Amino acid sequence: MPAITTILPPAGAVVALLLLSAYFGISAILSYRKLKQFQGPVFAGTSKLWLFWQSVNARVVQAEWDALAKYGTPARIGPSLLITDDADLVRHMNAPGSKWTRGAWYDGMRLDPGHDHVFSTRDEAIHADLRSKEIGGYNGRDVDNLESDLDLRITDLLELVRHSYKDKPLDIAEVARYFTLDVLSTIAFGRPFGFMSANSDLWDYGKANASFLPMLELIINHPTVQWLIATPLMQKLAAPRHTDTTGIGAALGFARRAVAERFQNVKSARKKDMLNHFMNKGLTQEQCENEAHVQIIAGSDSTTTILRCTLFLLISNPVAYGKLRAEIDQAANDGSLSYPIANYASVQKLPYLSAALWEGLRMFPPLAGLKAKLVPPGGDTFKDVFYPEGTEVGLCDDAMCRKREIFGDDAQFYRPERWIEVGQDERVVFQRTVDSIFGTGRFQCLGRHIAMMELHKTLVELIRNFDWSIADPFAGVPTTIHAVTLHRNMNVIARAR
Ligand code: HEM
Repeated sequence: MPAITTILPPAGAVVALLLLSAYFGISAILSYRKLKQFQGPVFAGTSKLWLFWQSVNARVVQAEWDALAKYGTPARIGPSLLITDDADLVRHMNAPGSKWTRGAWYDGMRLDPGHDHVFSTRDEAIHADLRSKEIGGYNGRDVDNLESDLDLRITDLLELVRHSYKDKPLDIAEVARYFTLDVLSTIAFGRPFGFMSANSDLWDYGKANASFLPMLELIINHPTVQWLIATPLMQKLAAPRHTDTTGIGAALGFARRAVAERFQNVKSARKKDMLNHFMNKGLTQEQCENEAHVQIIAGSDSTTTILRCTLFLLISNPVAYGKLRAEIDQAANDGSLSYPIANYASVQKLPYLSAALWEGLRMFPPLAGLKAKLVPPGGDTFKDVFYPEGTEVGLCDDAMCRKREIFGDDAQFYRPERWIEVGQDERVVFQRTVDSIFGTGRFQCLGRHIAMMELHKTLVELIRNFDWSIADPFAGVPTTIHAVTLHRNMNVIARAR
């Protein structure tokens, strides 16, 4: 039999273990005490491992939602992290002049650890400067061809559906992504990636994106993971690089080359477009590249999700679909929709279309990350709640958009009529709430105008040109959310009208 001293670890190791346990125990207690006035899952208050665990299980949004339902708003989901579903608080935090700033979440939005862009910088002055330079490009004020470029890509989409999917199912989750990526590349740097003409997932972009998002979620929510990923070794092993021949890196490389060509060839630049606008405003080549990358990352999955979900929800609801189809046909017959692609001014006047889209935005807010903001020095009080300095507050868009007290007992269902039945005041509250999924105030999505134009016009043309049905209604749609909502196998059939 071995002597007891040979099986026991050496005394030094025991002491180290005890000290380590004491350290973690005391840190957990101190962490918990920091915000003990806020309720939330017990382990969430003691360590960020709770949030990490939810990410690993792809249930961050559901866990936030459960916490809000159980503990009320705001709920505590980290040692110094709260979650809210209150659109008024979001407006308060983001308002011009508010002292709240971006939290550590935004550091994780840097694609390249050394380089910030408009969506990642936490420096208020740099952010305001970039926004003021870019806004005229995004809202179309200072570019000639935003809508006409979009029309080219809508035409490609209609052709693709008409010719490549005649009488056979198409996965609208996939095809909608081809479309939005080609739209973004056209408006961002003047030429489409070519997803629709190839009718394939170029560079395995979709596959790579789906595997990258779980990592992205860990990076944005955990500064330790951010630090690890920023190390040269991890950058070499895991980060997308513009020299890659597959995945997101390949798309970024495409953008980089397009920007470089424009800088080398300033004189031959075509009409006043977005890149041209950024260059005129003095953005450097590197800044233009970074901003092009943001457009691809921020603008593709977001718009794709709303487009495919709204169409799918409509197809699944024959009453709503019939009303929208009738509205579009009526406008086409009375000459108020231009042909072959309806202009934005005319489609904005269609009331049922507007209701159908706002309801789609409400059902599937696509960018489900925390977008956490930091409480200013000295703390802040809002609606009688005191938020201590240094606390971060994130937003759960899904809980906000399905609040029964705002949208009614049937808030979990897709019902565009709710937007038409309500009085003007209530509709304003509906819209203000759902619009918060674009961010608000000084952090509002720069691409909101482009996304809304793209969604309105594309939905009209898809319904004006085709009749849609679900290919296999029993199959279901696998959905995962890692800061961004992804769907697979949304198989539908389009029949030309
Ligand atoms: C339905 C579609 C979209 C949704 C729901 C959406 C949502 C958002 C959200 C939530 C933010 C962050 C707000 C915050 O920090 O509090 C954001 C920022 C941003 N989005 Fe979008 N977005 C959409 C489409 C687009 C498109 C199409 C583009 C590009 C053409 C785009 C470009 C940007 C940019 C550049 C920012 C950073 C703005 C800033 O930091 O000041 N987005 N978006």
